[in-house]
Amino acid sequence: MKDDTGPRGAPVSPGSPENSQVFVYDTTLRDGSQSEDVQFTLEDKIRVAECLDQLGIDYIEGGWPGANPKDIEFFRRIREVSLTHSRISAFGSTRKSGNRTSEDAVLRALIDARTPVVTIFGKSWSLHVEDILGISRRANLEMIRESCDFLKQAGRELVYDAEHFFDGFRENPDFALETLRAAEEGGADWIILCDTNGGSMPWEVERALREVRHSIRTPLGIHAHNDSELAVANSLTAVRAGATQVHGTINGIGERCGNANLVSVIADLVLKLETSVTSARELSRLREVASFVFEIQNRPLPKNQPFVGESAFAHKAGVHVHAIRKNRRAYEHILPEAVGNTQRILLSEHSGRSNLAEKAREYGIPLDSGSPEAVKMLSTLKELEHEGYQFEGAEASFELLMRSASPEYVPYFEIDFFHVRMEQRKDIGEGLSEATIRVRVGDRTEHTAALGNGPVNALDNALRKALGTFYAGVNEITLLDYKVRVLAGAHGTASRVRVLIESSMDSRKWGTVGVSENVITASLLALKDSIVYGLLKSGTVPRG
Ligand SMILES: CC(=O)SCCNC(=O)CCNC(=O)[C@H](O)C(C)(C)COP(=O)(O)OP(=O)(O)OC[C@H]1O[C@@H](n2cnc3c(N)ncnc32)[C@H](O)[C@@H]1OP(=O)(O)O
Ligand SMILES: CC(=O)C(=O)O
Repeated sequence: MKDDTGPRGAPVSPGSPENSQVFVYDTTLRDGSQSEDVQFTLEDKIRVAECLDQLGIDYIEGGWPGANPKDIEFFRRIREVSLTHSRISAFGSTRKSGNRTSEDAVLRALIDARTPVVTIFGKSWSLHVEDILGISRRANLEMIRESCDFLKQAGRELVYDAEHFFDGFRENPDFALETLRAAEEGGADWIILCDTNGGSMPWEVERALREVRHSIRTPLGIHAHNDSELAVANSLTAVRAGATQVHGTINGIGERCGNANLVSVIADLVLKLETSVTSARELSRLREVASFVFEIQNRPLPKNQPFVGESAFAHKAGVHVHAIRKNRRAYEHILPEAVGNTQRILLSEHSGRSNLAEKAREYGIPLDSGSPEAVKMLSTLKELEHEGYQFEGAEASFELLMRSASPEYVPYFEIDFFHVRMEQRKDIGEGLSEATIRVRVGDRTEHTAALGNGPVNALDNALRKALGTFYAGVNEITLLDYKVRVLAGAHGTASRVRVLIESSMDSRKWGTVGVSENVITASLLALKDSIVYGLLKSGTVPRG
């Protein structure tokens, strides 16, 4: 961990006016961990810090030393990690009113954390000074000045977070500016204007930034919360108005509605504002970092997350797919690869021939989008979707449908018939199911039976047992997920259902679908496609 140089290895000269570099300050491990349902273990925190370092983040706020044992331990452990770029910051508040700085527990803990950077927050809004801290405005100014001075005397790079700056500035601009001056007099290297309650509008942020720049020489930054869904917009507005440090969290996690999403902020800074940001060199790692931070929280990355979500460059509408095949800029605001994402074409009732042609190309199936085969396949797709099929999450079933339309297609197997019997007895507790099935492979048949803990499990076992005689690879296919959805418009337990199955083999995953009024039949259709697709992708040749 470096402690005497700036983010690019040069002596620290944060945000000097001639320097158009914008410094990115990540608070995923501090403000991010104040998010409901987020809890990082110590190991998680270290791994996230390493990941942020590789992304080229300039500052990583690791936590509040003294708030809990984990954060104290984090600052000890992170000293043993050799980060290549990021500077670690310890976060806390100005001293308590009435305390001497040298005896204040919060300030002492910040020094003891032995980080190159320290960040403290102080009050800018008279409401907080009077109603929350219950002290005079003058006492608040002293707290800010003395706390900053104390930490600077200790040799730290000092970031001063002006908490609730925009609310304070709206209500009493003179006092809000006085608090910033106190931090400047105390020697803060950075003054960060915080939209703590997330209620500010971009035009308010712009006006405040411009006014602050008239009276404050210290480099400015922005720390925006997302309560009005404007945290990213407010951050970019602040940069355009002169802020040279931007705070945020990966995927926008944070207190209440979260913080500015750094994933979007970085992408916008680099790709839209053409700002110099160190992370620009690693931009194509954005999707990987976003996924990683959620993965360790056991949370899926939202599909529609801008830039990095799975749907960010997924095209469903026929008109869109038709256009992007000619020029992808028609419906893509950036190249998905720039942020580590990829273009996807979806299949649904909203598809046109262009979707099919693109999918056929992906599958390696010859199909001319103007051919009668394409028209017929499109109408089959729409009819099936109308019946309740949904191929978006079950593309393997659609690929098989397309393949089976070819006159050369040889089926792997057919199911002649099946029976399922279930027994549920009070005395044995768990129920037992038995399935029998006869499969046909070419001119040979195999008739087997198997048990299972439920009817679908028994059927799956019986099908694999029968097919095992012909295709050894069937047992390599694993079922990962099984979902049943009752389709709207039908009647109670007689409703039509859709079964979606997710399967895997080696590192490949695929989804298949079956629809029927009978949940067992729907399951068998999805199971059958799952196995056929697995055999196809493993290179197994059908025994015709
Ligand atoms: C805008 C933000 O996100 S700021 C960061 C907020 N993050 C957190 O609060 C997470 C970590 N916090 C904690 O673990 C605890 O709240 C601690 C350890 C910091 C403090 O715990 P406690 O001493 O039990 O106090 P408690 O949480 O009830 O109250 C907060 C205290 O901070 C004081 N305080 C709040 N802001 C400031 C400030 N800028 N400067 C000095 N003191 C402050 C309050 O006056 C109150 O102290 P008091 O009870 O002596 O009046
Ligand atoms: C400092 C901080 O987290 C805030 O004002 O939101």
